[in-house]
Formats: sequence, C-alpha cells, structure tokens
Amino acid sequence: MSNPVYLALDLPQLDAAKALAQKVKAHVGGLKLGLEFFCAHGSHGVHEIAQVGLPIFLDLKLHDIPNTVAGAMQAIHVLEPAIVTVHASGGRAMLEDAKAAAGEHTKVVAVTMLTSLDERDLQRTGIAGTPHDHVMRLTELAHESGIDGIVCSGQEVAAAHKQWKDGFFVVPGLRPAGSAAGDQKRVVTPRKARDDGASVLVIGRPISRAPDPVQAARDIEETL
Ligand SMILES: O=C(O)c1cc(=O)[nH]c(=O)n1[C@@H]1O[C@H](COP(=O)(O)O)[C@@H](O)[C@H]1O
Repeated sequence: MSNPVYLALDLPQLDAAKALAQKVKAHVGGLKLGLEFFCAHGSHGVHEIAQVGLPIFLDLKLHDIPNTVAGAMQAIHVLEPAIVTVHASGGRAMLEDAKAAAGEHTKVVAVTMLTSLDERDLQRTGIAGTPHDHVMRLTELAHESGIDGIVCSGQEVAAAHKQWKDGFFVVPGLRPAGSAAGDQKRVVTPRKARDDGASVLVIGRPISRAPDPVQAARDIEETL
C-alpha cells in the first residue's frame, strides 16, 4: 500500500519548503501546498515543488459562486494537481461546477468543518448541532454533487466512510501521541485516522517543526 501521508508545506520560504520536501520524500506519499504557499509563490512555486517527484495536493479551499470557482479550477489545470479542495458550504451547484471544470486526473474534495473548530465555534457561526451532524450533512451534499470526497477530522471519518463507502477521505488535524495540538481542536493520531478509513493523512507541523523532520516522518510511517 502506498504511503497515505501528505506533508503540509506551510512554510513561507520556497527554498526551505523544497529542501524539507527533498529530505522527507522517502517517508511521505505526497506534498500539500496550501494558501500560505500559493499566495507567496503561485504557480511557479507549485512547479518547483512538483520537481521533487511526489503527487501534489493543492489545498486552495475554493469557496465562491459556481462560475468563479469553475474558472479557478480551469486555471489550475496546467499544474496537474492530484487533489484540490473546495468548501462544501459553497453549495451543490458550486461543487458540481468545480468537478466539471477540474482536470481529468484531479480529485475534488470538499472541506466539511475545519479541524480547528469545535462545537462552540460552530454555534457561533449560526449552525446548531454537533460537529458530527454538520459533517454528515455536508458529506451527503458532497456525495450527491458527484465530487470525489471530503475533508473531515479523524473524529468523523469512520461515520463519513460508513455513509459514503467509496468516497475519498482526506483527514488533517493529526497529532502523534504526545505532540502539541496548536490551533487544532478535533485531533486524533495518524494511526486512528487510517484505521477509521482515511484515504489521505495530512500532516504539517508534527513533521515540519520537529527537531529532526526525517525522524518524525519515519516515526509516523512506522505507526501506520
Ligand atoms: O484542507 C485542509 O488540508 C485542512 C482542513 C482542515 O479542516 N484542517 C486543516 O488543518 N487543514 C490543513 O491541514 C494542515 C494541518 O497542518 P498541521 O496542523 O500543521 O498538521 C494545514 O495545512 C491546514 O491548512
């Protein structure tokens, strides 16, 4: 089985991001480039990181009207990402149009509820109910819209997987036992997420900020 870990390269410097990717590439299955990276380095930066030779997950979390999101999806065809994120709360038409505009080999996955939020945060955005209920509702919407899968925390992935048997499940908010949660609120260990049905494990700081990132990536790989 291929390594399900995608390393989140949330680093401001392109050189440092590329050097880190080169160092740990034997112990991860892909590289995730998010808003911090894309805003700083754009398409040029994505091409640079793609030279490392691993699949690229472009985490742009698109959330706009359907026409705008479809245009953005078309604009990134040239980057040939393996995975792209949109927000499920953009609604069904946006999800359908995002998928229709995506490249043939790109998986479109919808963020349900950010792993940095808990039930109280959710209520403050005006949404009643538990994170579990909210994630299940948006999982159903994503499934109906014909996209490839969702992003959720490891606390919901078992239930989401049960609801959508052949879905593609991206799980961030992962922390090896004993590591700092930081701004993440709904966390589980990488092993638990994998056992519960995650297709991709997104891991950033537990590797990138470790004193020895290669050792940290290797230690995580060994738990899987
Ligand atoms: O879409 C994501 O990848 C994502 C969704 C989510 O709900 N929570 C979340 O943390 N992420 C991303 O996953 C990565 C987690 O990084 P660490 O908390 O450093 O492991 C970051 O790059 C986030 O942008």
